[in-house]
Amino acid sequence: MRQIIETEGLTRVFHGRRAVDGLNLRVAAGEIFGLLGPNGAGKTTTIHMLTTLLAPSGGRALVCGLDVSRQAAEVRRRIGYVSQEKGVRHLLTGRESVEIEADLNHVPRRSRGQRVEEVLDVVGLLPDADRFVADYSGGMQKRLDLACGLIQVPELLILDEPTLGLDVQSRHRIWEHMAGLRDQGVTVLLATNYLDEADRLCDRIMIVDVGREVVTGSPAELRRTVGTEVVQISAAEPDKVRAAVEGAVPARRIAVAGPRELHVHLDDAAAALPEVIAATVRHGVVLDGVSVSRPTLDDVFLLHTGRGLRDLTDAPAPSPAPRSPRAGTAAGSAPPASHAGLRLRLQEIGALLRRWVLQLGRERLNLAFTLIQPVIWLVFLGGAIARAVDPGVVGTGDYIAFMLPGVIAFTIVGTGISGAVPFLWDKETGYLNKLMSMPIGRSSLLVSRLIFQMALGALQALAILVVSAILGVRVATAVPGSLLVLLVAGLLTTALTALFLALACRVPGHTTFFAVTGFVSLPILFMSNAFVPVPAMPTWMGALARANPLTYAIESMRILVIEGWRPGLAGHLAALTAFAAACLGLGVHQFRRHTVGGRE
Ligand SMILES: Nc1ncnc2c1ncn2[C@@H]1O[C@H](COP(=O)(O)OP(=O)(O)OP(=O)(O)O)[C@@H](O)[C@H]1O
Repeated sequence: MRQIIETEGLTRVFHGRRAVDGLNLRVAAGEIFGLLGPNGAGKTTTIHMLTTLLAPSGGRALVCGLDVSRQAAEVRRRIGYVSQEKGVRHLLTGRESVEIEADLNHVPRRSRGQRVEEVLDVVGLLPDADRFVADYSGGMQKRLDLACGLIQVPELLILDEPTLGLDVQSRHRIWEHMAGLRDQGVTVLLATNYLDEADRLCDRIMIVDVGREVVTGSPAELRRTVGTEVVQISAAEPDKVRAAVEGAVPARRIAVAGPRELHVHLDDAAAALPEVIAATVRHGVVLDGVSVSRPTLDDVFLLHTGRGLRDLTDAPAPSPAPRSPRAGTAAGSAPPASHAGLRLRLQEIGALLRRWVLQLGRERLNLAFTLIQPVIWLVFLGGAIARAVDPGVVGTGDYIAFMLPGVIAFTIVGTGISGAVPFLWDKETGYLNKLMSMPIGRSSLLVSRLIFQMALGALQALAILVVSAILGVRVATAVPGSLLVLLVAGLLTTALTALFLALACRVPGHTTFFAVTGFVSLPILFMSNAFVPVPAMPTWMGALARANPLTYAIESMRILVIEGWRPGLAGHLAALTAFAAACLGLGVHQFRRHTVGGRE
């Protein structure tokens, strides 16, 4: 039998503590294999290693015959993964979410619509497909995550507690679907702490505890390790029942358990039940009642660990240790060199851009304030300060024209900061992990975000140029110069987004991110020539402004707006380009480190 998962001594250590400790897992093609264990047993950590999200600290793992450490990108192409975490899709509809997921999984465009309908139907969300995810209940969001995970039919489907928090009806529907997948030849690895789920669905189960294997086998085999099953018979004359049953069934033991109760111990009570009843009928015994009791998986866990699985699982979960949001293997996903590879990368970038654009379109208030704020600066502050400003100092009688590049820069610093925020949310909610387990290029994640931000920055600059034109500002370099202003704005946005993304990779959470950005954003602006020209500043401030890359972006826009084409422009543009290249380098480095480099 071909093995789809094979691990040898698989181990993961977190801060000196073994979360997974020498696991030897064998999952054969076409089986539903359950990983059953209490909270903190190491199920998710095992899954993270198998899905290439986490580098093993020891041992090795083969998935579909591929080494998870050395062939991570290829492994990701062969598996489907439904994680425990919910994706952040509040501003999308259910259907849009699944469509985007389909594109990220390279589902061909021609079959996408049908596939999306199918998976929404499986999880029972078809009637709600066009509602916003924000309006879904917790269980519906969970089902949506499941639909996203089922979008492609992979060789191996890995599900981490897929029915957690779902109602009975939804759970049964999902179990049926999983059984159907097995019939199609899909291998399923299912982590669960629901005993009934493991019992009903899995061909084989490994019970794990504190990172180690407790016991492995089919549910029936595991129950047999506990002992026999029991047919409990209630009748007025138990001795007569005993005489009837003796010899009729292969009982291991028959015991009178009370004045009206007889226990028949068998290996397979359900199979023997008809014969037990037939034998009593033949002997003319009247039965009050018959029931079968089987050892549960909880009994199995109890036998092997001395503790009840149910007690541990039902107890409130210990507060989870802060997880390293992402720790990958050394093998990244090098973009395929072929033409087909490029097409896939473009499909991914298109899907991610669609996500950003849909979300922005629905955050209208945010969009409106982003555009209103610079107008306030231009109209009120520009208009008021203009009267108090010496035209000899600012080099023009039109202070609004002078302020225009500063207002663009001001807006873009905010855009650069907010550009890193979706990455932070994805990181904190675990959706980044989900993205990382898909066969998408790491570069697509970064490139799509930077393209989106560049376009957003240029659009904001365009809006500011339009408002200033209404206020009477005439750009000295006319349309070509205005286009160059938009390009400078786009480049600056990309640079700042990359810089703040690098910061987002480094900080432990959004609180630190906002504390740092709140601290640096205003000094960056005021230590530049945004509102006062460098020659008019005190010497120390002028030195700081000259070291501030924002100054070069503002100066190049100011030359284009006020002075016209002049040779100094090239130097400022070169300085801005060098700054952008450095920020991109830093952003790519930190992003790769965060998403590719293994860490504890
Ligand atoms: N990134 C991390 N950093 C530190 N400790 C971690 C990290 N990830 C997991 N752990 C620890 O490893 C142990 C196993 O956790 P894991 O999430 O694998 O358990 P689990 O069996 O999936 O639990 P649950 O059923 O609650 O999901 C726990 O003690 C957990 O606190």
